[in-house]
Amino acid sequence: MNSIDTVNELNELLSGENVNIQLSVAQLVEKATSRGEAVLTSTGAVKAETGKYTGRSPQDKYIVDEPISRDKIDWGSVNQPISSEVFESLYKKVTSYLAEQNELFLFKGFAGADKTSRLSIQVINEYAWHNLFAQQLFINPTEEELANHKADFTVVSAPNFKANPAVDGTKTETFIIVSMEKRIVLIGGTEYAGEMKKSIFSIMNYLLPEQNILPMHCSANVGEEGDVALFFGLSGTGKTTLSADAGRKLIGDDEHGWSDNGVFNIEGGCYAKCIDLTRENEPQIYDAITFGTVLENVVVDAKTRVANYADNSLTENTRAAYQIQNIENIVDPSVAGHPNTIVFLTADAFGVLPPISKLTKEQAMYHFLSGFTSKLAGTERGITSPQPAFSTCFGSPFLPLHATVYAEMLGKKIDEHGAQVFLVNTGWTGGEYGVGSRMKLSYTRTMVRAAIDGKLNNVETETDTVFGLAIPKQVEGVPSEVLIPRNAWTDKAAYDKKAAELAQAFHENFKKFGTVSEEISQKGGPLA
Ligand SMILES: Nc1ncnc2c1ncn2[C@@H]1O[C@H](COP(=O)(O)OP(=O)(O)O)[C@@H](O)[C@H]1O
Ligand SMILES: C=C(OP(=O)(O)O)C(=O)O
Ligand SMILES: [Mn+2]
Repeated sequence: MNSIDTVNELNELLSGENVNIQLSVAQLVEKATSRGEAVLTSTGAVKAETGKYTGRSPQDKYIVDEPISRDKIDWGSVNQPISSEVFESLYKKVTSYLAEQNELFLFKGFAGADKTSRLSIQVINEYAWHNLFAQQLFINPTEEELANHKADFTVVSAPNFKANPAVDGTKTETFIIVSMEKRIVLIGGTEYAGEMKKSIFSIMNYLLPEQNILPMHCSANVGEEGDVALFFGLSGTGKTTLSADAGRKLIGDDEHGWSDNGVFNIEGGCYAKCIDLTRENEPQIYDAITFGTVLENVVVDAKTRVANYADNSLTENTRAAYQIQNIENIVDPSVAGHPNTIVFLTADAFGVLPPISKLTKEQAMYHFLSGFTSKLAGTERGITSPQPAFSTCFGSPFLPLHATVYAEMLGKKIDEHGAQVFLVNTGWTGGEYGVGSRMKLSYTRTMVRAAIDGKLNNVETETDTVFGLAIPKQVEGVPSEVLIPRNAWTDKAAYDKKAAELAQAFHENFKKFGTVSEEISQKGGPLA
């Protein structure tokens, strides 16, 4: 098959008369509702449903096997190769499909708040609400930037185009394919809007290390004194929730870069989970949901159009997408200095990890590489209850390069800037999932604040006998029996058994890092 000219094809598609370029929020709200894609709700947010897929589809994600990236990619179950032939033939079908639509929507903007390293991106959508999502989540250009905008990467999103695996070379009807050479992301067969932002994140995880910038799956905020905190964690562990803190300015809720100048947000908006959202527990997020916010799979009263955040009948993974300016206390532009505090969030479904512990350098590296957590209900297709998982760097679905590339960069930066690292279990306590309960959000907030404010630097600690973690014996405002996990379980024998099981799982998992220094594997992991 002759290689097709993807640039030409794209130019033709984007210059079509059916393309609406850079509509405003109000115009997109009007389009999304009048086209029947979404409904207006009582706050002025628009609500859309995504049908079959209400979370990401990691098994349907591919990277095109091309000379330009072949030797850099960490191929495997996360980064699945697909041939250029398959990509090009699907690309042709998708662009023809889109060209036939009455209307398309084009957003132009940026990924990366640091102007020296930002990526110019554009997103062409079949759905107006997806384009509204792109506008809320990515960084918007000024008039002048828009006039000079030339995209370096393009997301082509055709949710209603479904692949035919028998002829198209995909596993299912759904596909998220990145071509590093053509600088295109092709999305079809899924309406879950999160695929768009996480594809761009994956690309930044490929591109930024080349510029000596560490991309990170973390949220970030900064205090009055300029003290920066990062919160790493897989989906649902609390990045968005814990970074929204009235006492600190939000830098970003999900994706950041760490350069020699400090940290910066990759995005321009937030994508918050709304399940059981209350103003009492999460006031910043609750109040951020205003005109033009995209509510995804949230159930809304048919008449009053009031959102019922307690309703999980469509999914546990209900979402609100809004621009970061909707949060009251932010830094704008989203750039700040070097982190003082780094928090690794883990949602331990075994209920055996302490709610907060201080990590040595070796433990920090060990836990970053291990990335132990749980996949939480609804975040990925097929996950209906918390599934213990090791997700390297707390974000393996988004890492095209080998995990050690990111880990080494992080290690160097922690050394250089003397950041203190904490492991925080936002998951279960008093028993495993099904027996115990989720850690109280108010306790987690109190512990995290104490860590950030330096209150845990000199406290007395107790070393966990299984994991070797230094647990503060006292944190003001948190009952001490919560701090030591074994004390939170009534059945101590059951605790010991579960803890040993998890320690074993850590060891098994860490074998894949055979090449990593003995320092880390010997001193960083569970004791026995
Ligand atoms: N102890 C806790 N810490 C953090 N979040 C908690 C806790 N208990 C319950 N939650 C809930 O878990 C969810 C965390 O999701 P979110 O902050 O969006 O995660 P992420 O941004 O890492 O994907 C929120 O719905 C939050 O209300
Ligand atoms: C958008 C996502 O990210 P997070 O849940 O980490 O906010 C996702 O995992 O689909
Ligand atoms: Mn989040």
